[in-house]
This record gives sequence, structure tokens and C-alpha cells, in this order.
Amino acid sequence: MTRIVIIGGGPAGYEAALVAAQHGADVTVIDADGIGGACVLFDCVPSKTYIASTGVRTDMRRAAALGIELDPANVGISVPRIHSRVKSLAQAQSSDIRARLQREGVRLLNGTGQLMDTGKGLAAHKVQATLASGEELVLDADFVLIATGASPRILPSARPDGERILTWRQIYDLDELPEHLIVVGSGVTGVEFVNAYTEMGVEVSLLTSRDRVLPSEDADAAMVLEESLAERGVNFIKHARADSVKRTDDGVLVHLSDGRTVTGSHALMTVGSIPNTESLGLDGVGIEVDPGSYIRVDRVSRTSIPGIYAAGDCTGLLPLASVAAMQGRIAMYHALGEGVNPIKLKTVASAIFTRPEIATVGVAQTAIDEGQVPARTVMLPLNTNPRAKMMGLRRGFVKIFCRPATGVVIGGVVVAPVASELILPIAMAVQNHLTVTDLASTFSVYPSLSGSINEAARQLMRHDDLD
Ligand SMILES: Cc1cc2nc3c(=O)[nH]c(=O)nc-3n(C[C@H](O)[C@H](O)[C@H](O)COP(=O)(O)OP(=O)(O)OC[C@H]3O[C@@H](n4cnc5c(N)ncnc54)[C@H](O)[C@@H]3O)c2cc1C
Ligand SMILES: NC(=O)c1ccc[n+]([C@@H]2O[C@H](COP(=O)([O-])OP(=O)(O)OC[C@H]3O[C@@H](n4cnc5c(N)ncnc54)[C@H](O)[C@@H]3O)[C@@H](O)[C@H]2O)c1
Repeated sequence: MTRIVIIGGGPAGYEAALVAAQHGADVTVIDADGIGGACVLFDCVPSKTYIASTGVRTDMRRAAALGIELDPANVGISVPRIHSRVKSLAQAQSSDIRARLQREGVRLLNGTGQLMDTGKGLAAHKVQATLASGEELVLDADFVLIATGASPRILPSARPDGERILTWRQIYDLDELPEHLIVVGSGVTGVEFVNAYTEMGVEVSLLTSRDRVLPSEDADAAMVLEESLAERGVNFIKHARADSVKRTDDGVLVHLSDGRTVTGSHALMTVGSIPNTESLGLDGVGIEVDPGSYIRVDRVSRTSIPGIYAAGDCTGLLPLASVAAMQGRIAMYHALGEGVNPIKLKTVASAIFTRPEIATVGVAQTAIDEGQVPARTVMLPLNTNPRAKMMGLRRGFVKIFCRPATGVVIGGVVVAPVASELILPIAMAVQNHLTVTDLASTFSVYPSLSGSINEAARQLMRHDDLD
């Protein structure tokens, strides 16, 4: 029986374990924090659960425009209940995954794993598991998967204390909402929390190191979100790099690199993550890492050492739960000799859970604008959509990108309240090489926001007719 040891029990690790167990392998998962990993326990699942609560406030804020009188200032918010819901839902999901793995016969060890090969290039591998109980085991493996994820990046001059200076993993321990939250870092994590806290009525200042939020995302989408946040009172402090964050008697003081200072009651550090690759014994085995200590892998998740694979955030390929899971599955299919398609990042759909949400798939607008990818594009504002009018939506759009000659859909962006759901038809088109004619001729419900996807495709199709 093929022996597989997986270090890390997040989406990369547990999805890999399920595949390997279903293919008859002898599978052990060693995990330090809990099955489900940081994804389920600290990052993705808690933040989206928290955002589900803040979304109720979004609906309340918008109610008056639809004729429902509500005073958000007089609506009670039970912070302890919201936080306890976040934590218990995360724990419940972790337990569900644990039970599923156990049902499939996967052996679960609570502790840390480390590679222990006695030389380089061996046919089989050894992994030491240091269990929470203190016990140490050495496991023999035909294949090892490293799936250890990442942790919040800590600036030495802005050390989180869990009270006033916080990582996103610590906010659910607060008893009350901050009065004035300074969010340091305007990537996806930063803006999701800026949006969430603003909806809860918290005064929020956002430090952005460039001239706009979400520097790596679609510029039109980022602009819509920025306008929406500004309208709700978010204070943007641009071209601002935090040098240090210190506690004061009643809050925090942020020193910027250009000499400016910002004061608030709390600071939330969202300045990125670093891979958990330090104490894995990579050097001893000869596994190559990239600058930034990410494990270097190919498109079937192989590291530079035969028989050792890596998947998920520790590889830095694209830090999404869906990508981590796919990398993990691919690793196991490859190790077990199954047919496998290398991972294709151009078909990955992702979303930013703000209001409005931003969802993207495929080629980015920048690649088209810079001439790297020939494409025809359309951007259709949502305010022409009948359902959007009924819902009182003022912002948002659908973008579709297609190949100039064939009309094959190669990417798209949706900015809408439920963009995370609306992106699927475009993602299916990109994945399956469908054309704008295919998209345009698919029935959508009338009235629906997805009707704008048909209409955008129709506009690109009309262009085809004129060619
Ligand atoms: C705030 C936030 C929100 C996010 N929201 C989304 C989202 O909405 N959608 C999305 O797709 N992605 C989201 N992500 C990204 C997603 O959480 C990650 O891409 C995902 O967690 C990566 O999974 P993973 O399996 O690589 O690692 P992780 O989920 O980090 O799990 C790794 C596990 O390995 C364990 N481990 C580490 N070292 C060792 C060791 N030596 N021995 C044993 N175990 C070890 C850790 O304890 C952990 O349990 C979000 C990220 C953040 C920060
Ligand atoms: N909804 C989702 O799917 C979701 C949510 C959160 C995170 N993620 C994943 O995690 C990845 C990482 O996102 P992230 O936002 O955590 O990290 P990030 O690295 O993308 O963004 C961190 C930001 O902080 C800024 N920064 C760094 N140091 C700073 C300083 N001293 N002062 C001010 N700004 C500073 C950086 O310039 C950067 O813009 C995303 O690309 C995404 O793949 C996904």
C-alpha cells in the first residue's frame, strides 16, 4: 500500500488526503492548529461568517431607499454573539472535515511535522511528527505533501498585542467594536475588513501604500469600491506606508514613513502573509524555495525533490482556498499515477467579499491593455439592468473579454452585490472555451442581474456580425 504523509490539514492537505484515501493509499495527516487549517479556523471561513452578519447591516442601510424605515443607529449589535457565532461555525466546519477524513480511514495526528530524510534524493522519505502530547513519531512515506499554509506577516515595529494592535485572527476576541479602526494595508484582506467594520458603524481609516485600494485587482472595480467606501465615510490615507504602530494611553499611534501620523482606537494589520516553511527541515532535504521562502513547485505540485510535493499557500502560487485544494488533489493524482491535468491559473474564479462584491476570472484587463493578450472587451454598467433598478442598485458592472476573431470568452469581471455567485457563467465559459454567442444565447431569468452577462456577451457578438 502506498504510504502518504501530509503535513498540514488545511484545504490543500485535507482535500489531498480525501483523494489519496479514496485511491486506496495509507494516509496520515499531521496538523498543528486543527483540521480545516487556517482557512477554516482563522482566515477565510471566520471572515466570511463575520461578513454575513455585517451584510444584514448593509441591507438595513439601504432599506430607506426602498421605502422601509429603519434607524441603523438604534439597532442593537451583539458583538459577543457575532464573534461566538464566527468561532463556533469555524469549529463545526473543522469537526465536519475531521469526521469525513476519519470515515475515509485517514489517520490524523495533532502536532507538527518535519522532514527527516537522512540524505538527499532517497526513494522513500521520513517525517518526524512531534505530537501535542509531547510524543515523537517517525513516519515512513513513499510520498510527502507539504501543505503548511501561511501566517500573518508581522512588522517588528507594529507587533500585535491582541488588544489594540491586531491581526485579522485576533479581532474575534474583542468584546466591543473599535471606536476608530485604522486598517494598515489595502489588499483583499484589508478592504474586506474595512467594508465590514464600516457597515457595523465603526469609523474606519485605511492606509493604502499606493494611490488606490486593491492595487493588484481590476482598476475599474477597485474604483467603484473606493467610491462606495468613501460615500460611507471611510477615510483613505494614500501613499502611506506604516513605519510603526504603537499603543498610547487610549488607543494607537501610527507613524508613516513620510513623517505623517494617524491616531485611532485600534489598528488592524493586514500587510500580507508569510509561508509556514521555516521549521520543516527543507534545507536538509534539498527542497528549493523562492525568495520569500515559498516552496518552488511545478504545475503538478512537485517540489525539486522526487516524491515530495507541496500545495497551497506555502507555495505562493495563488493564495486561495480553491487553488490550494486543487493543487493538493493534483499532487495526489500525480503521486498515485492517475491521469492529471496540470493546474491552470487562467481559469480560477475569485471574489472579494465587500459591498459591492468584486469577482474576476481569466485574463486581466491590464494584460489586454498592455498588449500581452489580444482581446475585445465590453463593460456594461449594471444600472441599465431592470433587476438592478428594482433593487435600487446604483453601482456595478459586468465586463467580458473575448478573443478577437473567434469570440471565445477568456475572462471577465463582475461588480455587484452577489458577484461571487454571478461570476460562475463566465468562469464556465472560460473553462470550456465557450464563445460570446454561447453566453448570449443561453436563457437567463427575467428580470435578473445575470441578464447583464447575456447582454454584455450580445454586445460582443454584435461586433462579430459586423466583422
Ligand atoms: C482573511 C483571509 C480571508 C480569506 N478569504 C478567502 C476566501 O474568501 N476565499 C478563498 O478562496 N481564499 C480565502 N483566503 C485564502 C485562504 O484562506 C488560503 O488560500 C487557504 O487557507 C490556503 O490553504 P492551505 O491548505 O494552503 O493552508 P492553511 O489553511 O493555512 O492550513 C495549513 C495548516 O497547516 C498547519 N501547519 C503549519 N505548519 C505545520 C507543521 N510544521 N506541521 C503540521 N501542521 C502545520 C497549520 O496549523 C494549518 O492548520 C483568505 C485568506 C485570508 C488571510
Ligand atoms: N476573498 C478572498 O478570496 C480573499 C480574502 C482575503 C485574502 N485572500 C487571499 O490572500 C491574498 C493576500 O491578500 P492580503 O490582502 O492578505 O495581502 P496582500 O499582500 O495582497 O496585501 C497587503 C497590502 O499591504 C500593503 N502593505 C504592506 N506593508 C505595508 C505597510 N507597512 N504600510 C501600509 N501598507 C502596507 C501592501 O502594499 C499590500 O497592498 C490575496 O491575494 C488573496 O489571494 C483572498
